[in-house]
Amino acid sequence: MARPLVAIVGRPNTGKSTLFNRLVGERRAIVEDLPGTTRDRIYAEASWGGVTFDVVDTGGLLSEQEIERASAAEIAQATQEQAELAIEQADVIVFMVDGQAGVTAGDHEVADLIRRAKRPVLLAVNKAEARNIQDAAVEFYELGLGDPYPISALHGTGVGDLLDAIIAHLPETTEAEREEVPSIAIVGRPNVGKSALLNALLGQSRQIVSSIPGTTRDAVDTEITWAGNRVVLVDTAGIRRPGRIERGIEKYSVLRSTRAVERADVAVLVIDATEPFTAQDQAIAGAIAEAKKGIIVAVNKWDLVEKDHRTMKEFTEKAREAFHFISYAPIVFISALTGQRVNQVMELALAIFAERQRRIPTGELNRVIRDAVYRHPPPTKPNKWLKIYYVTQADVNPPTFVFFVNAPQNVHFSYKRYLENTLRKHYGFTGTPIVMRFRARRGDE
Ligand SMILES: Nc1nc2c(ncn2[C@@H]2O[C@H](COP(=O)(O)OP(=O)(O)OP(=O)(O)O)[C@@H](O)[C@H]2O)c(=O)[nH]1
Ligand SMILES: Nc1nc2c(ncn2[C@@H]2O[C@H](COP(=O)(O)OP(=O)(O)OP(=O)(O)O)[C@@H](O)[C@H]2O)c(=O)[nH]1
Repeated sequence: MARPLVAIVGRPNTGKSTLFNRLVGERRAIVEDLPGTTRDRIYAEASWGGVTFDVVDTGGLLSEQEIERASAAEIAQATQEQAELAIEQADVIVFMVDGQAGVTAGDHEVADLIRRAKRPVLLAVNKAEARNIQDAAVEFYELGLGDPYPISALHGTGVGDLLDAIIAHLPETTEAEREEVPSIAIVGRPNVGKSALLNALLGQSRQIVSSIPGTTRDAVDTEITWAGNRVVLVDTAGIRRPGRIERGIEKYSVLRSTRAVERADVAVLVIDATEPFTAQDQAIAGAIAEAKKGIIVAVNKWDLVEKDHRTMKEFTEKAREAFHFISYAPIVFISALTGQRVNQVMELALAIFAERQRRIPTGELNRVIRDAVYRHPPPTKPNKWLKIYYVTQADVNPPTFVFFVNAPQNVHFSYKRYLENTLRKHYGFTGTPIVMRFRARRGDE
């Protein structure tokens, strides 16, 4: 079970590391040792009142020398980047401000960012060991983050109350766990065999657990148990309804697919083996890729195809060409009618879901990327040169990587593809797009 994650964010020098050390105490020993130590985020385990959680100190995106040289705007920028990373991952955010310094403009900006994240936020007003500062903590109400917690990370005052509040705000299920039940959408042009596939799947699943009313009026999802796994099939009502709208039916099916895909983790794109690939098939595939969802291409009605030993290979090549923009998608040849390889569709969907949940430890990730950069360095021309400082996996489902670089505009698409291929070579990520973001940060030279 994934432990809930608590992130400490705030401007440099507010005392984040001091609080972190106090929270994790002896456990500091298991801190993940990351390259470029001064600016890496540090994770460790903490517990209070029998509840265990992970803490991340997002501090130190800038080194001490960098802070000395940095302008207020640069510091604000770095602090916001930390906050964004924290928001993407954390279950509870501790926003730390300096009680002795009072409210700063930068505090307001970060507060705005955090408030929008709709996560529990605790406002810790640090360095409040003196009585007058505890009183002054009320001025921090203006940040709009609720009651301030005056603390002294250095002396421990108030930290118990803050911990009580952290525990009280930890969710029953963590961000990571909420994503655990895979949802799968079956999509495709009219008449390709979506209902037939759905029925084959429902027929083979051990038991139908429930029908879940969806978000749109006529969308109903069905939860089934498949080989011991809970799986949600998205918009089963939409598939079953014979959607005979003669005019504009193709367009309608793309629209319907798009809506289902948005609510799914993995989409099964059904195409008809007896017909040539159409622009419509490609449009739906494009929408799935655009939505950053996992995808399987299921070539249906395979029972109707006259075949010899070359047929599947030739068909695969043609499909690869037609769907070149989703080269990571597995292609499977099925017959919804006879049930041939229908199981495999489900196995693949679950495997792709698992790939989407994978987290690569930061240290390892940086070693892999550093090695790839060494073997095939990015351009060094003046005005075009690119330096990758470090990379972190900011999210799962879809796997999302943030690269901190000198100049994001200098990341050529071919170099981005090289980095993506490197990630896929090491980690697979079969069937799922990978999101890669490039952010600017100042280097150390
Ligand atoms: N008076 C007082 N000083 C504190 C307290 N907590 C931290 N400090 C001091 O504030 C300074 C900054 O503390 P850090 O914990 O390094 O701050 P930080 O937010 O992690 O800083 P970065 O790593 O640069 O982001 C240090 O000199 C601490 O000793 C406190 O409760 N009271
Ligand atoms: N031979 C064969 N026929 C199939 C197969 N799958 C579906 N069909 C037939 O193809 C036709 C269309 O199948 P449906 O399942 O209704 O297709 P759909 O994609 O749900 O169609 P819409 O509701 O129009 O979107 C039906 O006559 C099915 O019996 C298959 O694997 N083999």
